[in-house]
Amino acid sequence: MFEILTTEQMYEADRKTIEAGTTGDALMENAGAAVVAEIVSRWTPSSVTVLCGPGNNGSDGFVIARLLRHAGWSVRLGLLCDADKLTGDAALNAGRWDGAVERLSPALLVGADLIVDCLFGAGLARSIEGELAELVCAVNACGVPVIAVDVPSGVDGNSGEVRGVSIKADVTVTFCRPKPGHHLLPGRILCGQVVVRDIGITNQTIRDIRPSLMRNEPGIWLAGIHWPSVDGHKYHRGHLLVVGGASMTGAGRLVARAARRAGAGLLTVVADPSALPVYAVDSPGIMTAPIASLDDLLKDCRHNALVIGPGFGVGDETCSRIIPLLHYCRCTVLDADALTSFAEQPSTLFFAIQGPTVLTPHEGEFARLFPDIEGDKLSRARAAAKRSGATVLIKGGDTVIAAPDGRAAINAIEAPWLATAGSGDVLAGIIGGLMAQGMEMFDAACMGVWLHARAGADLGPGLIAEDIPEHLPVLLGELWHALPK
Ligand SMILES: NC(=O)C1=CN([C@@H]2O[C@H](COP(=O)(O)OP(=O)(O)OC[C@H]3O[C@@H](n4cnc5c(N)ncnc54)[C@H](OP(=O)(O)O)[C@@H]3O)[C@@H](O)[C@H]2O)[C@@H](O)CC1
Ligand SMILES: Nc1ncnc2c1ncn2[C@@H]1O[C@H](COP(=O)(O)OP(=O)(O)O)[C@@H](O)[C@H]1O
Ligand SMILES: [K+]
Repeated sequence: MFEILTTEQMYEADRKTIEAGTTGDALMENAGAAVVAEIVSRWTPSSVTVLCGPGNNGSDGFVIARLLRHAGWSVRLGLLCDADKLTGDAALNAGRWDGAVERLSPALLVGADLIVDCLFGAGLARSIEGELAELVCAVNACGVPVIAVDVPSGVDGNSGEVRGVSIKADVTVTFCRPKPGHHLLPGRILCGQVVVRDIGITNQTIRDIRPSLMRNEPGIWLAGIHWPSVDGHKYHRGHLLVVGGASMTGAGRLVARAARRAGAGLLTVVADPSALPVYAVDSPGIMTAPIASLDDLLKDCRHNALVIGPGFGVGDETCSRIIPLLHYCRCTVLDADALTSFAEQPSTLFFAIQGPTVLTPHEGEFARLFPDIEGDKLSRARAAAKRSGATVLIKGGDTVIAAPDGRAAINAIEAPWLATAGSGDVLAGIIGGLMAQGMEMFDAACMGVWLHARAGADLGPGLIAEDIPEHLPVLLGELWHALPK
């Protein structure tokens, strides 16, 4: 159940389910009942205002109003259009509602203990404007708890972006599977707590739709982890080369520490000879080599993975270092300065990428490397992966990972403590360490993001980048012990 459905795929799931014999009316009744179950589990019967739009999201509202009234709630219902303009299931459910249908206005909010937002769901087609926008602002300002049905009205289910204005919900109940907008910012914040409820759509129906977007959870990459074997040795766990900076050595050291904690069998920091003592004293378990030997090192195929960028320095020299390295087609993570250096010639980089490569830009680095790619984070990551031939991971509170073959995942763990200097270097190291062990690039990027985010969430306030690698044994142990033995 890791799939995330686009709104179009959700319509398809509804359609396939209806074709298979369940009526649309039954699906809607299930949806309304699911919301009511969430309401009664959280709030005791009191006064509720249900705000209904002209489509099926509004139709859910009529079901919810009816069921809450039967459960003893005092219900007021406001409708955006005239009731006689409703069609299909919405008209059916409006006909079953025996209470008053009021005009939508802020007056409906007076005396309400709870507001149910059924204005727009998957069918939001344009910006919310005018009087309706004023109503949305009044809902947000009135201090009454809000439960949103499917998505908070105003949030685009596919992108998480706000169209005009949006309801800010405390709880959002969606159906069958989450949509991208529940995980992507700012939608994720506007949703409050997201609850996904079954409405009678089978898992097989979802499989038939073949969703390519997943919530980043262990289930999507667990089987791809290369655990050490009893008869293995360190070279079976890969030899990662970390190309360190000459003066900003902290970044390379964080990369190295994280990669070793992630399980890389051997690790050599390759840097300017003047900096090698700094790397060497940092940790007795690493090896060092002068940067002039990098080419020779890569000729030895046991050096199977490479991380370059953190602390390395921005400029043409970095570009000319990187391009020849890419010809060896090692598993490669390009981060930070390795990305920014190509701002003037991104196509040179994309042309050279042939082996398994992960690019880990934050939003600033992304804009430098892909200045013409616009839109929501998910679409941008996908377009960038397709163009570069690399797995592209756009960092932030809603990290998105996209592979060139169309697979994508969104991080769902909240860990704002990760916003601290050096934490991105650690992420690059973890991914490099996983790829060194043979993990496929998209899986390694997803697992790296998950380990990083879980470490951030577990460690919480006070976290510094150095703490993250030290927490990896706990998380890896959790994954290892959860495996069927
Ligand atoms: N069997 C099923 O299908 C199930 C469906 N389910 C539920 O249905 C929901 C999807 O329903 P939906 O497709 O009717 O879309 P919905 O979100 O109600 O909006 C469409 C209406 O809004 C209007 N409109 C749009 N934007 C506007 C704006 N900015 N300002 C003003 N008006 C605007 C638009 O107008 P138009 O563009 O046509 O002029 C149209 O009238 C889904 O989210 C879930 O809750 C569940 O019950 C499970 C089973
Ligand atoms: N609000 C946030 N919530 C969760 N993670 C965040 C947030 N802001 C930043 N991060 C994470 O922190 C890391 C910062 O990386 P980066 O910007 O490269 O910093 P640095 O270069 O200092 O290491 C990324 O993994 C990013 O996803
Ligand atoms: K809604």
